Amino acid sequence: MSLTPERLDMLVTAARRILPLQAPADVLLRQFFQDRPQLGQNDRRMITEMLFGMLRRRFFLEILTEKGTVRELVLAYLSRFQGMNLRQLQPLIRDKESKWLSQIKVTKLETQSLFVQAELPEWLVEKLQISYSDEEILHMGQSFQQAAPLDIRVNSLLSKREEVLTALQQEGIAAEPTPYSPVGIRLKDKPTLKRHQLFLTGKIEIQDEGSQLLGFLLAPKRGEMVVDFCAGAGGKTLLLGALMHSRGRLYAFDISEKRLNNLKPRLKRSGLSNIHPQRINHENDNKLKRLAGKIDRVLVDAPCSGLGTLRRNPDLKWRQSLEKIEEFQKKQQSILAAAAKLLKPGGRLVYATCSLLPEENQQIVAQFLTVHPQFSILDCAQLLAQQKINLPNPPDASEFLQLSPLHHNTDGFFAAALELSSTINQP
Ligand SMILES: C[S@@+](CC[C@H](N)C(=O)[O-])C[C@H]1O[C@@H](n2cnc3c(N)ncnc32)[C@H](O)[C@@H]1O
Repeated sequence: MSLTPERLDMLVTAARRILPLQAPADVLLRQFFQDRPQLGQNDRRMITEMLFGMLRRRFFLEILTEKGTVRELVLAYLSRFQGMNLRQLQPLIRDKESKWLSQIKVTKLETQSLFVQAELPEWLVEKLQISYSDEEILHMGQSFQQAAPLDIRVNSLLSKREEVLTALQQEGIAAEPTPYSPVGIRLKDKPTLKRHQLFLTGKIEIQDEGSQLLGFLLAPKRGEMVVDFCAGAGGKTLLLGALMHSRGRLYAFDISEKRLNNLKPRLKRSGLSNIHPQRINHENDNKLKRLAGKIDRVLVDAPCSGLGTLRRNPDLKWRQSLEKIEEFQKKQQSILAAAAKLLKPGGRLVYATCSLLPEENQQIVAQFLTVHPQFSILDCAQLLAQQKINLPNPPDASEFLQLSPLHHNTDGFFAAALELSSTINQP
């Protein structure tokens, strides 16, 4: 799309509103568009892509502009990351800006410090350095600078992947099966799907392939009693319900009324009748007591820093902090312990986050196991192989599932599968 002076002005206005990050970037952007109903689809898409692109490269942009004005950040982004040369930018900019832009061309990214090259905050790089080499951190950071693909999940209760692929291809929407999830489809572009027939009839849902794999790790069977402890708006609940062929009982718990309300229209479209959403006040809510020791499989998709989703939510780099991560850790420990009480002997518990940090992942599991010796770790690669899902060998060959944009082109996810011994009763 060609950039006119009006479009550039609109982009700078949007950047002024969003970049201070007084709220999550997607919320601010939604408000920005609500205030400007005259903006067409193309302009909205251009503004969204550019602003998220700027957030993905912001540390380097701030070096280039010496923490300059928002307009300078935008111009530096267009010049360095959108491949616009001076000749293309000339009609849009002032003489002074043209001189400055030709100077910033020479600043090299490769000579910057690791946090700038990786585009990760310094505190996060320091944390990651405990577990990863600088080279690994750089590659990880670079993979988070790419935009995420648009993945959808086929609702196996209502359709088949082949049928959906054919329907999409007939409409000229380029799509291919996802490499790992048997019900996933990856779209080449980013068409608006919310008004598409396949979406309205519940045959597809938007869901990252990594998130789909967590459902296959839990692998609930038809007729079982299952709990999605932190169900949110039900991204994973709906997949679990479909894997259960809508048979048995699937409780979707969450403390957020708003998120559970967002599950309702999705549930209606899905054709599932075995899902029971219920708001709880906290993880030790009395409502949960009646289910203690009765559940076959529990998913804990724990609240976390979300740093594995930096491709989609690059603003998290400025919204997360060490203090917040400590708070998440306490919550994660407490939720995992509470969720474990629901399992029956022999039952499976999957603990998952979309975080990169061992503090929210391996360390939570290790702490849990010291207090709950009646649980043992299952090998995630083997569990997935039983579902005919074969992932490339993880770099550290652990029994956990660790997905990343770098190795799997999914969001970053961690999961541990735990089994309650079938011979010991819960204390
Ligand atoms: C990572 S999100 C879940 C996303 C959801 N599973 C999905 O696939 O769309 C974590 C969820 O945990 C919920 N949560 C936070 N504290 C909780 C608690 N004590 N008990 C249950 N859910 C909680 C949050 O409201 C949030 O919806």
